[in-house]
Amino acid sequence: MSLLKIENIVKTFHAHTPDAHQALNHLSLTVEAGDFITLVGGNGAGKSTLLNAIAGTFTVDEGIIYLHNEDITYLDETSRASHIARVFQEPRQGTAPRMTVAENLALAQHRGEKRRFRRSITATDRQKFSEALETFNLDLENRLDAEIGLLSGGQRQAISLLMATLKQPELLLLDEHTAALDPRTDKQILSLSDQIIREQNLTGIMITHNLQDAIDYGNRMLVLHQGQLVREFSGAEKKALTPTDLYTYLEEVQS
Ligand SMILES: Nc1ncnc2c1ncn2[C@@H]1O[C@H](COP(=O)(O)OP(=O)(O)OP(=O)(O)O)[C@@H](O)[C@H]1O
Repeated sequence: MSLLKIENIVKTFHAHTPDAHQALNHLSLTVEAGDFITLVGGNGAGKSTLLNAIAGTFTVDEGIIYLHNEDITYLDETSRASHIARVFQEPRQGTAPRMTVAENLALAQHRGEKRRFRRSITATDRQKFSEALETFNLDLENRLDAEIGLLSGGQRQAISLLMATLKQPELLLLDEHTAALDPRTDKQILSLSDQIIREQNLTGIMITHNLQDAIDYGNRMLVLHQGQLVREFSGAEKKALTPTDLYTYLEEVQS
């Protein structure tokens, strides 16, 4: 049984207006548990729209989305959040900047639950958060009481990653999550993501414009163009590619 099955989904923005744009065009995809997929394609190809469709940011116009054989097509984003976690490009997205690291992590710990009141953070919670942060080697374990907004972009992205994976999501969506970071921090957060995915045996889909990263990470690579998946590279096929090969291929697709 596959973890995620997408059948023939369509999403048109501004439908029935002169600005109508079909961002997803009868797209189908099957994701097996344990897959780590890199997703590439030119600007506007529909990559973020695909992740939005999976996360439930909107309902697709046509098609069906199954998670573990359960039809989730009409399930809202909050209900999907206990299964599907996401890290965005912008470190501020997905965290509450005026709240502390510990408060943000406590919220993440209850992701997908209908919250009626604020739960207090216990000593056990703090211990758990600080142990998890210690493994990051980013000096974050002693910053539990710092406001997230005061941390560096890299530190915030590390927290976002921990928030997304604290409850072991079934599916982790990474939407160019290192693109706004400096090259050193980019590498650090990327290898941390890879490590978490492996250690927790998660299933992941990562959008990236860095062709070397698309080749280096994951066991499958998908190419999206004009809302359709136009090519899949298996792990072995992608390892045989150079970034120049991939660049040339993407140029051909877009021409
Ligand atoms: N909320 C929206 N409203 C209107 N149009 C949208 C919306 N979201 C995406 N689009 C359009 O859908 C198309 C696909 O956008 P999407 O962001 O999915 O592309 P992408 O492949 O992620 O691009 P990039 O690499 O530039 O981030 C684009 O033409 C975009 O303008």
